[in-house]
Amino acid sequence: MNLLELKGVQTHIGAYHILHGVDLAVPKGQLTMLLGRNGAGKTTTLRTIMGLWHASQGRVQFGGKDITALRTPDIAALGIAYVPETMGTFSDLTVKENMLLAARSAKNADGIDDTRLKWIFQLFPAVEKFWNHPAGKLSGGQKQMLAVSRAIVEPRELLIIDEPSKGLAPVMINNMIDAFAQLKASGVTILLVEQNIHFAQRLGDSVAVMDNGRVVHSGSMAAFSADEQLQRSLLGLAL
Ligand SMILES: Nc1ncnc2c1ncn2[C@@H]1O[C@H](COP(=O)(O)OP(=O)(O)OP(=O)(O)O)[C@@H](O)[C@H]1O
Repeated sequence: MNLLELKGVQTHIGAYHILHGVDLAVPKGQLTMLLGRNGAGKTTTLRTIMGLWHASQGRVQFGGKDITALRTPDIAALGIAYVPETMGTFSDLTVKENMLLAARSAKNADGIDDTRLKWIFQLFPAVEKFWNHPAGKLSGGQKQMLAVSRAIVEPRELLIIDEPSKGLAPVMINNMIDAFAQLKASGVTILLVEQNIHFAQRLGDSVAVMDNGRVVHSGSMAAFSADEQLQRSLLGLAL
C-alpha cells in the first residue's frame, strides 16, 4: 500500500514551470530514495508535497486523502514531518528548546515523552551531549542530527528529509546511516532526497529518479543498485 502518492503533479514557481507531471509512490513502512541530478526538481517535489508550493495540475494523496490544496500546517498535522535542506533549527535557542518547540504536545521541559527522548539520545548522542547548549554552536553534522531529532520528537507517519548526508564527514555519514536504519526498523515511512549514492544504496528499499521535473525511473533499490549502466545514464556525473 502506498502511504503517499503523487499523480501528474505540475508546479510553477512564478513564471517558471518546474515540475512537469511527477508520478511518485511512497510505499508504507518503506524507505524511498528520491534521486536525480542537480536541478532535477527533488526539493520542489518535497515542497509541493508539504504545500509550500502548490501544484497547478495533478494530485497529492496521503493515506488516501487528497492533500493537494491543503495548507502546510494542516498537512503537517496529518503526521508528516519535513526537514528542509536548511534544516530549520534555531541557532539562538538551546538544543533542548529546539526539541521542545518541535514537540506540539510538550507543555514544559518534561513534556517530551521520556522513552522517546532516550531513544533519540541513543540514535543521536550529540543531542544529549549538547542539550543545554545553543544550537548555533553545533557542527553542521550535529545540526543535521538535531534537525532529524526534531522531526521524530513525536511519532509521525511520514518523514520527509532533504539530503541528510549533505556536507557530512564520512564518519558522520555512517552514524546517520545507522540512525536511519533504526528509524526504518521502527516502522516509520521515510522519503529521502539524496545525492550520496552510497547512502542511498545502503538504506533505500525503493527508488525514484527525477530528471527535468519528472520521475523517469522507479523501482526497487536492489534492482537499481545492480544496474550500473542505468545508474550512470540516469545520474551521470552525480555518481
Ligand atoms: N524559487 C525559485 N525560483 C525559480 N526557480 C527555482 C526556484 N527554486 C527552484 N528553482 C528551479 O527549479 C529547478 C528545480 O530545483 P530543485 O531545487 O527542485 O532541484 P533539486 O533536484 O532539488 O536540485 P539540487 O539537487 O541542486 O538541490 C531548478 O532549475 C531551480 O533552478
